[in-house]
Amino acid sequence: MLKISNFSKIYAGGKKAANHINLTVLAGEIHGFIGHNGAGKTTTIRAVAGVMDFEEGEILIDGRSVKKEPVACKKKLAYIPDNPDLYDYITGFQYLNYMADMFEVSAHDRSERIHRYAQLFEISDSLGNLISSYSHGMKQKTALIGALLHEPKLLILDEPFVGLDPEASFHLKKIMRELCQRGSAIFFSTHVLDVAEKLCDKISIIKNGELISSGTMEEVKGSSSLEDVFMEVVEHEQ
Ligand SMILES: Nc1ncnc2c1ncn2[C@@H]1O[C@H](COP(=O)(O)OP(=O)(O)OP(=O)(O)O)[C@@H](O)[C@H]1O
Repeated sequence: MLKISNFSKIYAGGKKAANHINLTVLAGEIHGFIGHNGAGKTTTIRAVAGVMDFEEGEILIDGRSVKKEPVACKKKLAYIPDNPDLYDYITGFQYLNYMADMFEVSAHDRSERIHRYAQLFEISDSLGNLISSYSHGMKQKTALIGALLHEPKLLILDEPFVGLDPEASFHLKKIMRELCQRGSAIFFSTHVLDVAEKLCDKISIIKNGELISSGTMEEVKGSSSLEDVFMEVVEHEQ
C-alpha cells in the first residue's frame, strides 16, 4: 500500500533530514515509526502525505507515485499532522461535511460514520459549535473523524496519541485495528513506545535521517522490550 524507495530530503539551508530511506507498509498492517526528536519522522510523513516536495527517491501509494499522480494518491489516503489546524470559523459538523464532500462520501455513510465516531469520541454535543471554541483534544478528535469518513486505504498519523484523553486513545487504537482488518494500512509516528509495542505489526526506527532498523515487531525487538531496543540502537548505532 505504501512503498518508500531511496527517499532523501534536504531542506533549504542544507539540512539532510532523510537519507536514502526504504520502507514498505502492506495492506492490513499497522506500521509504527519511532525515533528521537528531530530524527526525520515528520519529514518522511509529510513527503508520504504529499504535502512536501523532495529531491530524491520515489514514494508509491497503492502503486501510484505521489510526485506524478498527487491527486490519485490523496484520494486514497488520510493524513493528520501532529498539530491539526482546522478552519476556526465553521462548526465541527460543517467541517466534517466538507471533508465528506471532498471525498465523495454518500449521505448515508457520512451520517452513520459521523454519528458513530462522534459518539465514541464524546464530541456529539460540540459538533454544532465553532471549531474556534474547541480544546486541542477536541480539534484532534474532529480531525480524526474527518480522516476516517472515507475509509482511507492508507491512514498516516503524526503523533496521534498526544493530547488525547485515555478513553479516546483506547478507541483510536481499536479503530486503527478495525480499519486494518478491513484491508487498509496505517503508518504512524509516536514517542509512546508502549503503545507502539502493543499496537504495531511492524516497526521502523529512524535516527538522524537514517533508517536503522525496520521489520516485524519480533524481528526488531526479539525478546527484549521495544524501549530497551530503542535505547540501545539510538545510543550505539551510527
Ligand atoms: N522546514 C525545515 N527547514 C529546515 N530544517 C527542517 C525543517 N523541518 C525540519 N527540519 C529539520 O529536519 C530534521 C528532522 O525534523 P523532523 O521534524 O522530521 O523530525 P521528527 O523526527 O519529526 O522530530 P520530533 O519527534 O521532534 O517531532 C530536524 O533536524 C529539523 O530541525
